[in-house]
Amino acid sequence: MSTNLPFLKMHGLGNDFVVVDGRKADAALSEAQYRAVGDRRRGVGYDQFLTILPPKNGGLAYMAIHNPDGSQAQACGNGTRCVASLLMDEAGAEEIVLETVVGGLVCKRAADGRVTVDMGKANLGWTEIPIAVETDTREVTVPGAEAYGPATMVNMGNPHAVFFVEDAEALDLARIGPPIETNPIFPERANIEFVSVLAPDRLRMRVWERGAGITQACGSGACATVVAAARRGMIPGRSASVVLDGGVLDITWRADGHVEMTGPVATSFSGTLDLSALGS
Ligand SMILES: N[C@H](CCC[C@H](N)C(=O)O)C(=O)O
Repeated sequence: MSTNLPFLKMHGLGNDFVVVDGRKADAALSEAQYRAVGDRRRGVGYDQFLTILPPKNGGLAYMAIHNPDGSQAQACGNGTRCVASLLMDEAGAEEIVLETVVGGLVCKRAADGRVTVDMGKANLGWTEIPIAVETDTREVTVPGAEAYGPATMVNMGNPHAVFFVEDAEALDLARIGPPIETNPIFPERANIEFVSVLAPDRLRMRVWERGAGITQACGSGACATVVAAARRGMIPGRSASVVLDGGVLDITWRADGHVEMTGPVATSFSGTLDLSALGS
């Protein structure tokens, strides 16, 4: 493997990504190397590490997603929008299909420069989340987290548990997030969202991401939040703006079950990873 790997630092609402192009060079890192790059003091730091790979099934490219703890994720909404923006610029296209482990995601440039992604269907069955107990995922009491009320579970490719609380701002996420993420009710762990209703079409969300911790925004989490809010009757319709720490995403749960998300993307800087300095 080449030891020098060029990267771009991108973000969507401050949800930040190291993006590498593995279409020409070998860009496979070991779990320890993903962790080393993800260290914000010793490495570059990122919420997700995104690797662009050749397409497997007719799309323009395939995207692999890793968390800073080295684990793989099946979905990353903001990362999908960032990489799609890059690939649309490269191809001179306004619409592309970017493949992930869960399938091809249609991404489009909106008139105002923001990027929309169709994240695919929200999956709601208990085996699809997945959770360990057979139950209606609309309202699930999570052992140890009873204080936050029942959670609504949504799989957006990756598992989410959404808690509706009076004031999401007031919670100490760093303390309450980790034990819920790793609760045995989630065999694959879960991303944890705390949400307050600001208006019938506006929700405030804070997130504790699986494998990453507190982030400024989580696209798949914002999608899960709107689906959960509609299921619980917290909003009258199926569209809402979700206010994250880093900005606002516009989400629609379409009648066909797909969830669309629109928001900004940005590139911060480029650099080179010296993999030989990161251990093996
Ligand atoms: N930031 C991402 C989600 C990463 C999900 C990851 N933490 C996991 O499922 O393990 C997003 O915009 O959707």
